[in-house]
Amino acid sequence: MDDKAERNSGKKKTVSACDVEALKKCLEEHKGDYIKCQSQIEAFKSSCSLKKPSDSHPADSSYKDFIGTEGVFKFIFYAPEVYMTPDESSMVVSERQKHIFIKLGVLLVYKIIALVKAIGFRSLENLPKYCQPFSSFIMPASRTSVQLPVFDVSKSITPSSISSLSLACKEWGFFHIINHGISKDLYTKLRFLSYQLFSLPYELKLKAGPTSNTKTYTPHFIASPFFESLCVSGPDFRASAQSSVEALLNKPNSEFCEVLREYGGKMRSLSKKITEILLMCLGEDFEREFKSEFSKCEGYVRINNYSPPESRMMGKDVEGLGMHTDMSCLTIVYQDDVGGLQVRSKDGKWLDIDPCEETLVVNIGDLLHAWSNGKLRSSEHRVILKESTNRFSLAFFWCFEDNKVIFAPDEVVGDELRSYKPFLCSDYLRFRENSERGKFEKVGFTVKDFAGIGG
Ligand SMILES: O=C(O)CCC(=O)C(=O)O
Ligand SMILES: [Fe+2]
Repeated sequence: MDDKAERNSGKKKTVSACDVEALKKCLEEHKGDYIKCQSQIEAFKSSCSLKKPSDSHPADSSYKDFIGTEGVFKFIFYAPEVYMTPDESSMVVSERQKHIFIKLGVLLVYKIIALVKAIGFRSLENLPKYCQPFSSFIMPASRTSVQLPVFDVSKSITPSSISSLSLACKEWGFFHIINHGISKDLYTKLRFLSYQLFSLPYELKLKAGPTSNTKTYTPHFIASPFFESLCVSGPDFRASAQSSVEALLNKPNSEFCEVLREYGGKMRSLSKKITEILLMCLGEDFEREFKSEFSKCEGYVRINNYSPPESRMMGKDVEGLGMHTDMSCLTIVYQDDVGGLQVRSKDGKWLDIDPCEETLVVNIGDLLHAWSNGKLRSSEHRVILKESTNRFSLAFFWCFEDNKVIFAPDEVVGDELRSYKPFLCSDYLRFRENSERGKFEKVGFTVKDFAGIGG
């Protein structure tokens, strides 16, 4: 039975009511300072164990009932690349509930704005952008995988590999690469050293958090309750890793910095190579003609740690990172064997991108999508947590420089109509950071909303 049917039959099993109020109150009182709300965070985590409650939830429940059973909000704060959006299957609610829900959302946003004005937060970046019921993190399990082409980057490029890659980039915006030159050993080290940092107490991790000078650590509850990350930026990955480590540990950790230097460097070379191959997909000799447009690209690594709840509803998945598109030219993802990365097809279906040893996932981001006049697709994707096991991933974002004007060359546009107006890269990044998420829309703002021409 799907969510909607379950709801309408009144037999819908909902998540247990979480103790969000105490956490909310504490964060408000302490102006978003997580350190002072440690016990409330723990209480929230343990009460939101996603257990099956025994109560049913009638579709026409009153406002109060609605609050009682579903009134646990997930708070979405600003996060650099990630715009959380609800999965449609988890947003199946009655018209009445939708109405109440929208009202609640608007009310809460007003409350937050009033609160900001009253007590003056240090930075708007720490504020919830919108809220959704906690149940929107839970979704029916999906088990269909997508078959993506596997591209061997060590081999010379053949017309047939270019044509299968072109097809994949048009259809999915995703493909796999093998023989990329990054050893298993390097991933094992990176994982081990990263876990050492993620295992630090909260108050230490927040020394590199959103209100610190470093701002490289994204704590839980920003993108999702189950997600935290650490960013290391190029071109000097060693120096960037060092500043995070020093903020976190108050002492150097040369091994971590060295591993990040090596990984960042390898990802840069790989990104350059993949960019050339993608240019070849767009047209003959385009790699020679347009390579210079990408000469000032730079990248950053985001180390992602997902910690799902221990107990969960049978047959349900948990959203680790909501639907989004990447604000990069291209992204190279390493996901561990837990899996959970999913791509959304053109007709809106979620498909698993199965993990495969020694294989990396490459996806097209919004910047290259616009530069290619939409010929290379930037697809919506997300991460779902199917098991109660920690998931580790690394995403390397390869981006245009901030002051680059993104405008598809006429040769790339060809006979088609132009789909994007020219725009400054930094203006788009700012648009994504600042736009109040469209509360309950299904798809987050993307480059189409920002620079798209026509419908
Ligand atoms: O964790 C993953 O597998 C992918 C993460 C992702 O999509 C992102 O960081 O933009
Ligand atoms: Fe992504």
